[in-house]
Amino acid sequence: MWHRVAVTSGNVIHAYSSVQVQSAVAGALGVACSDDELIRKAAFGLAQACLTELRDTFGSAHGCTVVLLVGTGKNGADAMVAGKHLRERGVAVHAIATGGHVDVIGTRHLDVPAIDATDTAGLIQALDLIARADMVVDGIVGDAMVGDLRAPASDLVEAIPDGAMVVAVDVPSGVDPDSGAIGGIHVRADVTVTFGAYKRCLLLPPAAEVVGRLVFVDVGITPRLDVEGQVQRLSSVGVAERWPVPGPGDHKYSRGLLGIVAGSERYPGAAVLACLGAFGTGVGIVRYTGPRHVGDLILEHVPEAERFPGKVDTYLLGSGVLDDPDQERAIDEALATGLPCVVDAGAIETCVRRRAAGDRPTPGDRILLTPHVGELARSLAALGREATTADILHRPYEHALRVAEAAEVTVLLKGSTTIVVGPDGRAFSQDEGPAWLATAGSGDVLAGIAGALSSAGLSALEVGAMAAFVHGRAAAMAADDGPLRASKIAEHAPGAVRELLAERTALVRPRAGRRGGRGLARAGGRGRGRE
Ligand SMILES: NC(=O)C1=CN([C@@H]2O[C@H](COP(=O)(O)OP(=O)(O)OC[C@H]3O[C@@H](n4cnc5c(N)ncnc54)[C@H](O)[C@@H]3O)[C@@H](O)[C@H]2O)[C@@H](O)CC1
Ligand SMILES: [K+]
Repeated sequence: MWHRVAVTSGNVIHAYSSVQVQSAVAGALGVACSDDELIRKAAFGLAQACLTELRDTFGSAHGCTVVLLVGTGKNGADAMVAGKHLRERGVAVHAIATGGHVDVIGTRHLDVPAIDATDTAGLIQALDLIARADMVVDGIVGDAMVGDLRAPASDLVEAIPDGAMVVAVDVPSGVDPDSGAIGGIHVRADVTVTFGAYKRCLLLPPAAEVVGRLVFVDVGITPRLDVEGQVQRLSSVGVAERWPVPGPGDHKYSRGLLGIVAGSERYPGAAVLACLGAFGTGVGIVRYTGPRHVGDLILEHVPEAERFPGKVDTYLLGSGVLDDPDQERAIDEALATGLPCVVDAGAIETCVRRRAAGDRPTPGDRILLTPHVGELARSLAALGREATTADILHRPYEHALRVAEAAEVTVLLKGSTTIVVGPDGRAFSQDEGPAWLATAGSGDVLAGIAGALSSAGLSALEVGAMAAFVHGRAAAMAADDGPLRASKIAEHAPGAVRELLAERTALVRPRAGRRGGRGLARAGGRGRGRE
């Protein structure tokens, strides 16, 4: 079931297109408030976030030097007004006008003359200031960004030294606010302070990987966004709320029966890892189909598994499968049952071809494909829509959506930010996994986790988001800031689930001071999001 939730509540973040945000702002401006008021609220939150960063890094903000990169629009005005608050706290503030002039609301609040970077002398002075700044605030352009970043803004961004502290205003300049695509030159932020609503690029890769820590500032427009964001992110609370937990009347058959067709001569371990992932996250029964010696290996490592086909609730198909006619037949038969399926690796292309040809016994919200970028490229080729891996990495959401629409499936595209895209374009983006997660067999464990969740009756979109979350959390626990091997992810999966369920208990009996999702914070907000 799809849950309606608050825009900025602790359980789900909703992200909106720039048109949706702009119309919410326009609506608010018409009746509830003025431009000046919105900018003042946004700027106050921005300044608080900057001061926190400066204090955390330098012990005190007093005496630090902050350079504001100020575009011609409201994004620049936010930076200028924040500059006024910073000055009041003893920060040395320099403003650089990247487009020759600055929005009048900005100049009204900050009485520091902005250096004009469109003239040569100004540009030289600006580059020198940037090289020496303790913090650079990127107020060049926000949700009105179009095309590649233009000069001289692009020159200024290129001059930001590696290691300089960068705070982006609303969105990092140089990223496309809706698609999350990144132009050649873009800001890489340590913190992005966003106003009123999350923009899609803050959750969608590749932009999501340059936003740093996200800080949300409530400026009062959320009641005007009375729809769900098409792109969402589950926090730990959101995953905990949805996690299937057995009741006293449950038994192994009611807990979920997962049929697994996986493993091969070359990749026998894939089947073992998938089984471990499924048992590690609470499946009731696993029934395995595949080569005899792979079955032997499974029983050696996972004696809980059964080695005969039988009644199942859900299938996990394809992890480590390679050129085995018996398994191909088993995959075909499974796809024809109309049952929910998690479709991985060696079964993805078959599934895409069959469904694109109209053979779709399972509804698109119950069938989850789990490709990596190369497998998505092959799926697109099978649909006659060639795309290189570079094309996909540039606009992963759009390419995943192409497959989701054409084959009427839900696509989980693996990456350092994992996206799960349904055939109607709704998507989740999860980024819990550490970089160490990119290791052999990690995807097999993910498929097993997804299989377990799918057998508990959840929708493919939720299965994908929750599996990505727990996989990432388990990997972070296993890696402990160092290398990890995939079997360790499965080993830590029960601990990751236990941690989540403890949060769920805390939801029922709230404790003081409990915080929302990792990596997210609120600043300067008054009041709450829509409940
Ligand atoms: N969402 C909200 O609730 C609020 C939004 N506000 C701010 O308002 C911003 C939007 O303001 P505006 O509509 O004035 O627009 P922006 O400030 O985002 O940008 C407008 C300027 O950027 C320039 N620009 C566009 N593409 C460029 C490129 N590729 N290279 C260089 N320059 C480029 C344009 O020429 C234009 O002058 C938001 O991003 C946010 O910072 C806040 O002030 C108040 C509340
Ligand atoms: K910006």
